[in-house]
Amino acid sequence: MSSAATYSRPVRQAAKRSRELIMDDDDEARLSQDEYSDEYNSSESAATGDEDEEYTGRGSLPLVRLRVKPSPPQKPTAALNTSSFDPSGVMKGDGISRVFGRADFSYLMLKPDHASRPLWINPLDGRIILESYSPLAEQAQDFLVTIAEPVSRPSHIHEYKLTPYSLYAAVSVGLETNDIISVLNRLSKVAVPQNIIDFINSCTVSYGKVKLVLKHNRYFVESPHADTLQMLLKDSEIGPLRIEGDDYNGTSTTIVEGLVREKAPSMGELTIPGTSKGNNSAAIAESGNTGGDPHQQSVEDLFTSVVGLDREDDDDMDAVHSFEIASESVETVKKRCQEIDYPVLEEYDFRNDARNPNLDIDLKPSTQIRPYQEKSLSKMFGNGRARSGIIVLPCGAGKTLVGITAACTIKKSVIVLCTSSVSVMQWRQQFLQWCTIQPENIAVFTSENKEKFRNESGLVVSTYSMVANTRNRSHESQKMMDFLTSREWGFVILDEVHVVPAAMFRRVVTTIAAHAKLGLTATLVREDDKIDDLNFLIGPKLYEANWMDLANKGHIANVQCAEVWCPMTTEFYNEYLHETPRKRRLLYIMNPKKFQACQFLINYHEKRGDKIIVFSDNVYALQAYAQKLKKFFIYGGTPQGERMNILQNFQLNPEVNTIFLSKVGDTSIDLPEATCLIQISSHYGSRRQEAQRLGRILRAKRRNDEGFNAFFYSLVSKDTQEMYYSTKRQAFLVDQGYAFKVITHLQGMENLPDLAYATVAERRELLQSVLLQNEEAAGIENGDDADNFVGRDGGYVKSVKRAKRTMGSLSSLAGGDDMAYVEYNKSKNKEKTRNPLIKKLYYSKKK
Ligand SMILES: Nc1ncnc2c1ncn2[C@@H]1O[C@H](COP(=O)(O)OP(=O)(O)OP(=O)(O)O)[C@@H](O)[C@H]1O
Repeated sequence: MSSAATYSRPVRQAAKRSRELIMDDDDEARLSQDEYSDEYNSSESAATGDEDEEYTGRGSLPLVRLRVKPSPPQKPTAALNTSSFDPSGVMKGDGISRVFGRADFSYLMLKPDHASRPLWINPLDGRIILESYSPLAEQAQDFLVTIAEPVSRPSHIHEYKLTPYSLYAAVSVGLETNDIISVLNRLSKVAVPQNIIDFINSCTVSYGKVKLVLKHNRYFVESPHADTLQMLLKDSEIGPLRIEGDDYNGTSTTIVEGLVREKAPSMGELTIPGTSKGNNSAAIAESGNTGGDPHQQSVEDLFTSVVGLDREDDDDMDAVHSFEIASESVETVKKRCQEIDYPVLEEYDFRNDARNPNLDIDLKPSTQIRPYQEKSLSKMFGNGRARSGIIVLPCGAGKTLVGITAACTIKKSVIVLCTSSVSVMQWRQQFLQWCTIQPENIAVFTSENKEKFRNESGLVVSTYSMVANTRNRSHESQKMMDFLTSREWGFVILDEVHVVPAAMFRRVVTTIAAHAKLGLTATLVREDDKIDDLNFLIGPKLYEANWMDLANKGHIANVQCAEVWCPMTTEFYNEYLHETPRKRRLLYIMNPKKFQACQFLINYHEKRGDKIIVFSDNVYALQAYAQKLKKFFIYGGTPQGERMNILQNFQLNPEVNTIFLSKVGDTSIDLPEATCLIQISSHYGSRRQEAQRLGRILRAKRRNDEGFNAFFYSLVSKDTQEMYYSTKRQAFLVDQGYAFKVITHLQGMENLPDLAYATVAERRELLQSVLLQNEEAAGIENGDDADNFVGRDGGYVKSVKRAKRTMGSLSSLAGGDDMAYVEYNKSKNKEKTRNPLIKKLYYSKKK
């Protein structure tokens, strides 16, 4: 068999397809060589440090330049070593291999049964391609989400990427280096290349090997590897800090050089409340147990044995070794461990914490958590202790209940930190709704409320700014802060972690002494480069759900997304070409054709029985649209009572089917009645805002009605900057598998009775009033919620940099190249530090 020609056909076809797509527009391909830049400036790309590195394809395609994203492993020692990877030594390509340059992978020998294996690994950059139509895809996905970053997950082909962070997270949820390599090998169509194995080895060799555990109010440095601990004991800083003492329950044996050996922790009898079967069963069931098929069964066995949590048969994992340190030495030991590349994982052995009083809290018997909620929690409580980390679930998928269930599992005093006072009240109400905690045990700490709980343990719900703010505290609020800082907390829940600046996080994490931290978010994207701070200030990402999976299973609504292109009228476009950037913005938002499209869509969907939310960041446009269409609107200046009144009418009154919301409605608004969203103005290229807005209809009550679809329309004025921003905004959702249809013409719009601005005179009048507005009117509203954080942190709009067009990767072909779950700053790429994780640790920052 001609190996190059036969074994690697699918791979070559994929490469060829990429090339065809790249070369779709020959002129554009040529342009790309000359640093083809978009004519627009991109504030967001500036903020993200979204600079693409380039390499030129070898061979006979001098005109094609592929740009590849810088590999996320920033400053890693553990960078992928492609120089040691010499394809020429493996196999010579065939006659046309040179056409593909470095993208020719025909030298990789496909396994004989490659068709039944769902993965392919790119030896050059650690990207993993998953055939999502494979029968094993669901299990493979479970595994991949544990070890790699999801980059793009459209319908048929998913793309993941191995990074030091993702491997760190894998280790922290209990996977071992060999498990990772062997499962990868078994799922891969080609043998895992040696440089990928080296990369995995180098990333996992020291991560997660050392844990700091609080047991019976004493601190133990713990590891399943006795040699690692002995190495630590020989360290001149750590060694002297070991204290001699008995083991805490007298069941362990002391072995060489002061190490204590005992049985490794396991989930044991710990059952996460709210689950029907306990432990991980529902999660495994959901991943598709087909029972009869032996092949399928063997893969499931493989997954449950390696990715699952049951390690009891494994002798090596049966024992852990530990030595004790004094609580005053904790910081020194942590710092030193990080310096020597053995970062300490913190676990909270809450079942053995006798010092902190228990909190009387349990889920109500009627509360049942969903399989993905259970699965995410099983990653947190996998070994019967609480690991700190981040859980990523789509908007509307029930992150609140995940946090509440975690609190009910730990049963110690809890602090919940949210981004706004509205969220504070919602968290309080959800705790009362889902669990048995008594109202007097819940304290709310906001500018209006400064209550304490009376019992020895309880729950406090507050905002980040209340806790992190150090200036101008009132006497009451200082007293409350003293209350928060003077005690030990079992658990802290950090809501919407992606929007809070790292500095604020650091302050919160250092002022509140909590044993376990759980970060919750739907969109682990930041418009700045602070995502890696989260890894260290909170912990690794423990779980990330797939939006499309949850939609297919009816947990969130199916949504049809569309971008409606609205041509600018001649008179508006004429002004647009000559106006200042701010005024231009107002002109493209107030474009009469856009107004007409909005009117038409509202009319169409109201007739279908939908409830519609129209979003506008721009308050001038919000008011102008709503008043013209005689609809209610809510913005920052709307008094609380009036807001509640409008929202209640929207929910209950059949006459009120459309409301207009400014960005105060982006998050924290739970309106399960809403089934259609229309976006008329938005915050530049913010992917997070786009996803959060979509989240308002993902929880639609009617989502399980047969054939039900929710609708999300983004109205953009054609041939304006808005089109550019719109594409950027969609990137995150495209990578979650959403397809945006482009609508260039709304059939029947012209015939709509009472169509606004139908005459030239009306349009001129509108233009005059827009031109009379001062530039302030073009601004976006300063919301009272999370977005303020991002603004202060310099997220969106600090410096301005030219946007580039990129091509080359699968995600770019899918339209989503501008997104990544983890964003990095190019200048940081250049830092040649020894280890990405270690050097970044917040100790060095604190200095
Ligand atoms: N296990 C469950 N059983 C029943 N209802 C649930 C469950 N989990 C979540 N829900 C419901 O789903 C809706 C969305 O939940 P929640 O507000 O926690 O979502 P979220 O993930 O925090 O969304 P966002 O990111 O948009 O704030 C709520 O109405 C909640 O009551």
